[in-house]
Amino acid sequence: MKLLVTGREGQIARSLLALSGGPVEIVAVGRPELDLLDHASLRRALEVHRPDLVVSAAAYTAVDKAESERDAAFAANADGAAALSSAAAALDMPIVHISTDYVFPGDKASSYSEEDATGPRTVYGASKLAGEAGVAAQNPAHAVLRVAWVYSPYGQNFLKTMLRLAADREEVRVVADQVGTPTYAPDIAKGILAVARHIAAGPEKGDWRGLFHLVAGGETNWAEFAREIFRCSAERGGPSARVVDIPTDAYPSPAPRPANSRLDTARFQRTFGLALPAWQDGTRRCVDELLR
Ligand SMILES: NC(=O)C1=CN([C@@H]2O[C@H](COP(=O)(O)OP(=O)(O)OC[C@H]3O[C@@H](n4cnc5c(N)ncnc54)[C@H](O)[C@@H]3O)[C@@H](O)[C@H]2O)C=CC1
Repeated sequence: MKLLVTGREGQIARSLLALSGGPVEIVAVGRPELDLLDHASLRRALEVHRPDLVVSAAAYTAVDKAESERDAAFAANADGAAALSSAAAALDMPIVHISTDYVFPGDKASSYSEEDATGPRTVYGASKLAGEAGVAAQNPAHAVLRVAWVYSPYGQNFLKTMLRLAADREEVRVVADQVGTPTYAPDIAKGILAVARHIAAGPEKGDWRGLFHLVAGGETNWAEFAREIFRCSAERGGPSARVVDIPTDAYPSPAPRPANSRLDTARFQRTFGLALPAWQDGTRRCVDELLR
């Protein structure tokens, strides 16, 4: 089975590409071959590569910048995602689209389920929510996977930032009043493969379409995540720093962060028979990989 993933240099695309081999061939495509802003390029890329499944992971992901670049965020995350889904539908290809916890306001006391009302508080979140609707409207053969707090050995992310900061300072101040689940992109890639296998197995395996939450096991806050990163790093002789808890107010940003990003993954587990490992497990593997 052949998967085409968009956003070639992205954390999820690179993690998925690392799983290519055996019965699963994965191609990652990016700009300029596939540009979410150039709708003709989407259809062309799908025609050239002829995948069995399209994985829509490319996005405008600059959360703060999006507050002042509304049109650019919507052009990629809403119109681009919908156009990719439409191109896939025209060629009879199913699509797995990656979305985000930012579609929620973040004020719920417990984990968000797929049934919970959305209410994005940022332009990025609103653009991704519009993308979910566009993908669903254009292609009945779709699954939308909402992920959160993604990190990996690739690109920019919180874990890499912490290790970089600890290399030249003794103390880092980290927000401690936002809860969520750090999720290792290679584990998300395994989740995407579970969806792909389910689709390949045919309709008797059961319905796979619709909306799903996919994050690692457990929950924490950013400061505790930083402590775990430094614990793993110190054990391997890598950089570590003291973590000082700060409130969200002490670290203002153009786009407000959800206080609660916890996502309930029961539906994904039930449908695809896979629960991602605990967030601490992914943290250890990522630090191992980076310090190797
Ligand atoms: N990083 C995170 O913490 C979270 C990410 N997500 C979602 O997961 C998905 C993947 O995220 P990451 O891999 O972390 O993102 P990333 O920022 O590492 O990668 C995004 C990729 O999309 C590409 N891209 C941007 N504009 C494009 C365009 N017009 N045409 C084609 N490609 C374009 C970029 O070049 C980049 O390679 C995105 O849909 C994002 O919204 C959801 C929740 C949290």
